[in-house]
Amino acid sequence: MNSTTGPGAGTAAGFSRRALLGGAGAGLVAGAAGGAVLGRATAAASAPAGPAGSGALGAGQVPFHGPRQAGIVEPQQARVHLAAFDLVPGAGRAELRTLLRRWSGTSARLGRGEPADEYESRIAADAGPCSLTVTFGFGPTLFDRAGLAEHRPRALDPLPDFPEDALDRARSDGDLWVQIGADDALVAFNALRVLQRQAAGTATQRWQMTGFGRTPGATARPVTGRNLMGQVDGTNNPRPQDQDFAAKVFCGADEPDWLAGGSYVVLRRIRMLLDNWENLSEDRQERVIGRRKSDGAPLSGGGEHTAVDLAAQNADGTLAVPADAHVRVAAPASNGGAAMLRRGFSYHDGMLPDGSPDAGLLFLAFQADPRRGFVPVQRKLSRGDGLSRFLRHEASGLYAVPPGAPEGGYVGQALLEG
Ligand SMILES: C=CC1=C(C)c2cc3[nH]c(cc4nc(cc5[nH]c(cc1n2)c(C)c5CCC(=O)O)C(CCC(=O)O)=C4C)c(C)c3C=C
Ligand SMILES: [Fe+2]
Repeated sequence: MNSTTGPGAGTAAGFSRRALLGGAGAGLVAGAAGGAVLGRATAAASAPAGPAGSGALGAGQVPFHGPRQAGIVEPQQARVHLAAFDLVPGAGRAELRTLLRRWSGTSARLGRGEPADEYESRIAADAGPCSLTVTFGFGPTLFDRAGLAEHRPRALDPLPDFPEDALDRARSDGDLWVQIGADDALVAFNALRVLQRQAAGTATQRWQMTGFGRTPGATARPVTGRNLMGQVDGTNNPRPQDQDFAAKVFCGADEPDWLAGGSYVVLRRIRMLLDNWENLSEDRQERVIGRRKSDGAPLSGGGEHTAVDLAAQNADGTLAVPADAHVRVAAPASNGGAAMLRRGFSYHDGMLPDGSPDAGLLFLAFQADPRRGFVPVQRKLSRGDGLSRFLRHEASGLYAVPPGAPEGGYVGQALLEG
């Protein structure tokens, strides 16, 4: 059980960042349930009471400063804004440094529930920080533009094209990536708005997307979130108590020094062809995924958290988890151990001209190296995943996510001042 709120999340996202940052390491986190409860309860208990009237949800506080950036291992919030910015012509390393210093300072303040130090317009007044997290990433194009070409990691080479991709380049890529999560829509928007205004003159917003997940407290007990296809989504994510959790999610010694302890994030905006999906019987939907819709249990038997048995057979000798079932094709066992921490959010942006909903998943996956994580898995999915008939990949991005900033420092400092 965990306090995950959004699709693609799962047990890992219910994990207390404080436990990780405190050097406890994965082994000291008692378990997914313990980590989850600790995650929010610790944050809420340690929070100074938010502004008068802010409730328990509002008081949730996630520290901005620390060895890891916030917004990777924390429970997913109810709201997310994703945005990418491009440096304006003439802006280089110095301007980037100034912007990241301002963005970091403001993110830390807003995360404590304080007003912004500039461009404060009271959008979030009366609310607490609502577990606000702001996460920054650097796209492949940033390095040439900022005169940092020799510091660009090899793992940040642009993603390959995959069959059936239908990517809109105007909503893909970008020099700088920002993820803003919060349990309140006004708090999330306020942070986005201040960051946008601070960027003026240095970087222009290239694209922006808004997503959502379950609001904490909406269910009687914490449960894994569901996506817009109605599936329990996030069950088989790497868990912090797994011995190799950090090795799967965070960069190792083979990366440039400025990225040590950081991560890579892959974004895919994946539209769901819901009209087609909803025409399938529940039984067929379950065989497309390989798990039961009611409770997320694998078709090979057991409950939600029972390991999937890919060899299990039905009485008639057919595979219990079909050959093209999503969980079979995506499983680490089918991909040489490739793994990633999925932390996606749903989106819905109205109707398309053909009358179908513009809705789906803002797929986000954090990983130590996309060449050993997302790329081989997506290659396999694009060839043999039964779910792909119901999906369109419409936008894409790959970003290096630097480590967190120490108190008084800013994200990216080791790159920009190294
Ligand atoms: C390239 C990586 C992946 C993409 C893209 C992707 C898209 C996608 N997935 C779902 C729904 C589910 N995915 C589930 C499991 C799962 N998915 C991936 C990878 C990608 N998914 C992995 C690695 C796994 C875990 C496989 C395993 O080890 O068992 C599940 C099952 C529940 C769970 O474990 O989370 C669902 C449901 C959608 C709807 C989607 C695109 C919109
Ligand atoms: Fe998946």
